[in-house]
Amino acid sequence: MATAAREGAMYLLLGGSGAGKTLLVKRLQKLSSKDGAKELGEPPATLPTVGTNLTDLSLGKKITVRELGGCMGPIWSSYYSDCCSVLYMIDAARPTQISSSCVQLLSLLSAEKLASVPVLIIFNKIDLPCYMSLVEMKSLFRIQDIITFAKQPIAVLETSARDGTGLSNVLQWFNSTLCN
Ligand SMILES: Nc1nc2c(ncn2[C@@H]2O[C@H](COP(=O)(O)OP(=O)(O)OP(=O)(O)O)[C@@H](O)[C@H]2O)c(=O)[nH]1
Ligand SMILES: [Mg+2]
Repeated sequence: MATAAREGAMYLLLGGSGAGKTLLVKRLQKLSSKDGAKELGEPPATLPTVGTNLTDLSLGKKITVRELGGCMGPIWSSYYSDCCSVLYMIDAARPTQISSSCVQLLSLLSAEKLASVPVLIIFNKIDLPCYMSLVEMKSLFRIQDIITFAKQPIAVLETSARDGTGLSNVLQWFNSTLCN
């Protein structure tokens, strides 16, 4: 799908509905803002993203994060040619979504257009109690096999976009993968 030319590298942010993508970009925008907000404060309200949501971040150089709403899953691939890196978000508090998230992730990893882009897998909502541990979730996901057999360089992080845990690691990942 054609997109208007923008300054800065384009990062795609994907993941199932309600995984926390919109809250993540709002938090990252606040953390990387000029006044360098140290206190995140209460999480701002979010609405389900219908379509796409573009957010610019200044991390040394300007980058743009394009969130595609979970409900856009069937047409995510229309945006693959336009990005230099992918973030894939998983709701770590909803084990019932493991199989659908895994299928979606494998599908994007096997896409020709994404064959050489760095991928960051984020397990979000680690602040919430869950009947399954993250270790069990990752094992069910077969995350180690996915990393071993994928063509792309893959990093995995755990976050809470709600309380801010792990967000500095996400910013570090952006800095380490700054595309031209
Ligand atoms: N407890 C908790 N809630 C979170 C976290 N991240 C997001 N949420 C909440 O989860 C709900 C959905 O968050 P969104 O950011 O809108 O989810 P999304 O992935 O953008 O969803 P779509 O746009 O529909 O694909 C909101 O109520 C958020 O406040 C988190 O880390 N912990
Ligand atoms: Mg959203």
